[in-house]
Amino acid sequence: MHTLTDHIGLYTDFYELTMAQSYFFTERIDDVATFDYFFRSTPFDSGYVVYAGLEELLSLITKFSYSQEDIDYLRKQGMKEEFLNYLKDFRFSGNIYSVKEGEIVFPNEPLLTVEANLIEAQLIESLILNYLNFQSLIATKARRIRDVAGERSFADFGLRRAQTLGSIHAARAAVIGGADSTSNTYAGMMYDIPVSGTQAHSWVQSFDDEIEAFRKYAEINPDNTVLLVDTYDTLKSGVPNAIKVAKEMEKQGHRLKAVRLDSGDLAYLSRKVRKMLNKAGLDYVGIVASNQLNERIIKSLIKEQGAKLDGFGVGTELATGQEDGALGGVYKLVESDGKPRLKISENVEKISLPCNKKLVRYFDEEGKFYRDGVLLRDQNPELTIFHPFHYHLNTDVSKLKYEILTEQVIKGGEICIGLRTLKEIKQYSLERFKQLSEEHKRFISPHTYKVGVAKDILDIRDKLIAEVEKDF
Ligand SMILES: Nc1ncnc2c1ncn2[C@@H]1O[C@H](COP(=O)(O)OP(=O)(O)OP(=O)(O)O)[C@@H](O)[C@H]1O
Ligand SMILES: O=P(O)(O)OC[C@H]1O[C@H](OP(=O)(O)OP(=O)(O)O)[C@H](O)[C@@H]1O
Ligand SMILES: O=C(O)c1cccnc1
Repeated sequence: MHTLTDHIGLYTDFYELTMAQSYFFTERIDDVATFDYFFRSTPFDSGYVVYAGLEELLSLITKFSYSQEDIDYLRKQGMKEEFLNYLKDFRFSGNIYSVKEGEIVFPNEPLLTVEANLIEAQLIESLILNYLNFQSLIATKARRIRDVAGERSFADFGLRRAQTLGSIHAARAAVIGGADSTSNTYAGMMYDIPVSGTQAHSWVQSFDDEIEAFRKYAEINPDNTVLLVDTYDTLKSGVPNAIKVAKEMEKQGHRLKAVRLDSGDLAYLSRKVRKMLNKAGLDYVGIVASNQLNERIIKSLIKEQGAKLDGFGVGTELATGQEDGALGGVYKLVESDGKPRLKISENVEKISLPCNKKLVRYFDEEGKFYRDGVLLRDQNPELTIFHPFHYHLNTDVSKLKYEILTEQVIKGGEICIGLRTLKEIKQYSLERFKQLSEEHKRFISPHTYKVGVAKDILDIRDKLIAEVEKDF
């Protein structure tokens, strides 16, 4: 079977190739362009997004090339010989700047900027959007789940419901957002994620008696037994049988790890089950839940209904990013041929910010995120930032502590940062999340985090808009 990396140059929308060919024949190979990746609104009505997918993306960009087989295929699609010749030696040789993977980010921020010749910058567009949009979506979902799950265990169960191989990237992103483990063994090996698993109804059903199923499983997996107690009747059969087996395990010097609830009223059942386990002297046995869970249900279970749950397995809603399914991040040309460029839209909020820019974060006295500023690449961050459309709303941030969030990650086609382990990215993301004020984390109408823009950029934008309007 073909692997993606063997044909990574083809992992692009065909129009990128036809545009690249056209740039080639109009002799614009050396035109330098700058593109920004950003999104305009958050998924899930969230107050923030967890930026994910970057480090995998960078590795793929450095491998972006065309094999002979790829060239032959493109020839069959009608691409011209001289351009195919050019693609033979194609490598991305430009610069990329980005916010760190795991960062907490907001709408309309230039998160990743590509500086390269037009052909190179264009050919990697689809790959950038494909990696950053999906993983940021899932990492955000996971962070929302982790935020309400607190210290309880949280496992990704998404493999069976994900968009096929998307499950692998979903597992990675889920960890960045705070998941502890995945049921996806392949992703576990690929990314060094702890793998975890309980048992399915089929195991229990395959025995004549539920207790026999529990006993056998415990015998074979004495150090890692989680019994699924809802196959027949949770309170009358599943839990009493689990208690019997737990007692038998104690005699052998082992401990039942947990029971899993997968149907019914999870709050009611968990409280009942907790009492039954405790009464039997099994306070140490945990109760985990699954069944179409999401952050809102988990929040209600824990915070409103007093559910006695120690962990969650989340599949469908996590790996498919429900209710939203996609983060609508875009990749827009902001400068080319040394000139700032603009994408005009009927909807003023959709007019892009021109110029080669950077993202700066300002902090309040408690070290919490206060404002983000979009500045020119070389601009001094000690200034006043403005609302992108209502200039009377502005903030003097010149005296505040700040961090420049965008760093160079690829220089002349080579990765120029030390790539981190997934654990390190996860830890970084958690630390950053702690610096986000609570009002941005709530599920209902989260407070909008303010992102200001340097006046110089707005002036250039307004001048470009006036020039375009003059022509109509
Ligand atoms: N106490 C609760 N509060 C809020 N949501 C809950 C609670 N208990 C369970 N849920 C959620 O309600 C939904 C229950 O789905 P459903 O109606 O399919 O019931 P079920 O018990 O799973 O039935 P089935 O036996 O067909 O699986 C799931 O999404 C589950 O996570
Ligand atoms: O509900 P999700 O969040 O998508 O989590 C994954 C679901 O997959 C399993 O059910 P399934 O019925 O597929 O198999 P089972 O026989 O193991 O319960 C598991 O029991 C969860 O309910
Ligand atoms: O380990 C589990 O319990 C599990 C894994 C995947 C899907 N559902 C359940």
